[in-house]
Amino acid sequence: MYNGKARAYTNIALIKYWGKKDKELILPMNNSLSLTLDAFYTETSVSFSPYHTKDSFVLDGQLQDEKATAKVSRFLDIARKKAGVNDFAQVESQNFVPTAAGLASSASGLAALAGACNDALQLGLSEKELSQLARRGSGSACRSVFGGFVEWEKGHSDDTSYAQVVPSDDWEEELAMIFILINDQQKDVSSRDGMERTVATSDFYDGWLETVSRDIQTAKQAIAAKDFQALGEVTEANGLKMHATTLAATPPFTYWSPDSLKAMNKVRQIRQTGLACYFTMDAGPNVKVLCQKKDVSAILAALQEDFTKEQLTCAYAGEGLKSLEM
Ligand SMILES: O=C(O)C[C@@](O)(CF)CCOP(=O)(O)OP(=O)(O)O
Repeated sequence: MYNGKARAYTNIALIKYWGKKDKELILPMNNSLSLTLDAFYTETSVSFSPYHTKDSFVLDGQLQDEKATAKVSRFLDIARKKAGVNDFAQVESQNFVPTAAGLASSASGLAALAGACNDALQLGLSEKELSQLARRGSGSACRSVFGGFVEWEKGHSDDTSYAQVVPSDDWEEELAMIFILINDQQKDVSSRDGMERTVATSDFYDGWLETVSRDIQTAKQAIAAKDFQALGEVTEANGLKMHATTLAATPPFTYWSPDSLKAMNKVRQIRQTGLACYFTMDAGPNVKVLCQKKDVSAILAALQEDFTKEQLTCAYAGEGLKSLEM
């Protein structure tokens, strides 16, 4: 038996990853840039043994089904190949998310699994190699290897596609992200399926690709200048452009629910009162509000005019992947 355990934090993209160039290697069509957060993380342990007769995956105490286990097994195969072993493994993941947030991101889970495999198999991977390995589990997971602001360089091959820290002079310590949980029963299209349909059919996809590289540069200039308004404006605009591509897909779809729109309008109203805050959304109805730590209590108070305390969770800048003792 040889095992490992690691913790990784979720990250929220300010400039979105939306579309794959290569599904097998998970190479993206464009660069993306995210902020790693402290409020949501996953701890994953992995135990390899010649006595295991198959891979198993327990998430939050629940043994997972064939489909979920197969996704983990495909990832374990990559790690086993790197280590030159054939043993099966038991994987246990625990998501630490404020129950209200209702967020369980694959990014933190797969990044933690990459770290746990690195330790269990004594692969001795560098951070860059860990990011490349995590990427094979889920694209956005490659960014959770690092804390703070992180850019995923799209590259053009397995070796050249990985994330790295964006120099920020620790400015992220002054920022915050408030999650507005939009309870919504509608079945989400997964990010993987959503981006696949969009790339294949959306009339707006070429427009997305034209603007996203410019948005990355704008975001990096804003971080270098610690210009919150510039970072907020490009974050909100980029998220809206990503979601616009889904409306022009065949068949069209959207992640927005009526309460998502209510939340977006509320953020605009709060901004008009002079409190700098900007929204962004991913593959679901929840709305994230990028703001500055100094304004969090005032913005929370304003949001509570329309949303309950239970729907609101505040997160701050988080750290990168950490190895843990079993
Ligand atoms: O996080 C972002 O940049 C933007 C999104 O969250 C917008 F929804 C996509 C994340 O996609 P992910 O779950 O990483 O897909 P995978 O590679 O198919 O596993």
